[in-house]
Amino acid sequence: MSKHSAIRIGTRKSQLATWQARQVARKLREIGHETELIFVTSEGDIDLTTPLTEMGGKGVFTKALDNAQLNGEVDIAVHSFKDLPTENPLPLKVAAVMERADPRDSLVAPGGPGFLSDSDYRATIATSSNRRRAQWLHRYPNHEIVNIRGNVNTRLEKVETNDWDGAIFAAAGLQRIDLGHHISGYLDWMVPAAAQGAMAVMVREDDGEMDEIVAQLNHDDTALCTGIERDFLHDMEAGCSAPVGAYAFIEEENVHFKAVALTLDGRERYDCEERVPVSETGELGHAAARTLLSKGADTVIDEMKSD
Ligand SMILES: NCc1[nH]cc(CCC(=O)O)c1CC(=O)O
Repeated sequence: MSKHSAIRIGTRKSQLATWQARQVARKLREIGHETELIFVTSEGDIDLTTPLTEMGGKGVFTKALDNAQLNGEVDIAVHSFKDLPTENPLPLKVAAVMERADPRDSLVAPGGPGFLSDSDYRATIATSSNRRRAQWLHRYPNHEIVNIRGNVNTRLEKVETNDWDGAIFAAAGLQRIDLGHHISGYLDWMVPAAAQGAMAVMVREDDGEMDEIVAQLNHDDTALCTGIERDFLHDMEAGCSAPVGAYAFIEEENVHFKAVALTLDGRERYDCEERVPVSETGELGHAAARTLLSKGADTVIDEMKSD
């Protein structure tokens, strides 16, 4: 590619995806590169009714972008890192992980979150994430979970027009597109999805020039922490729809790591918490998966596989 042609950035069309792609464009411009956004429609964006768990799972949101990249229609692609499968057979690689925003889950409750303090109230909460469902039911066993599909904007519309008590969103997704004021509370007790709040920029494996450019955007601490989370998720052999959470952060040269696996009904729960010096974290995610599986979390995974 000549120095003077713009870097073509592939993105999905949703407001959040577009914001994320523009953020990468801004960062590339700061280091002297012109960019152009190319919009690509994914299967997961077109079919808004089938629950994600029934849509052939892995990669419903990423396949179209992957193809655009393999065909050479775009040079790089921006993804929510948590949407990327942990196994990638394609000649594409993550060249940069951008600095993580708020990793937390949040509750949007149009009537306010007051119902949470009434332990007899049988609330209805919307989420299509098994991880959120299981952790919510573990904490609020008499609540009901209903499925909700769509991008952040359409889900927000749905929670405002249905008579559900609330819905769960990634805080970063709402904040990035200036909808953070809809958040009724942050779910600090819920373990986020591996890599939640982080973006990944992908390049073709054979495109060394693009790799070198994009690698300059990498945020080392975020890459380290999300790498540990994804090692854990990978070894749980559970895929992105599993009721599994993982979160790592760095404080005073130590990585703090927290992971959880639950049955879908939230009744059985397996937890793991570690603090390890940054220099000794090479095996942390893998070791945590082994620990949880040997504690009994393997039954959770078997439940998912037999579904
Ligand atoms: N599952 C879809 C998805 N993928 C990334 C985000 C938000 C941004 C992020 O978590 O990085 C969302 C929306 C949500 O979970 O509410």
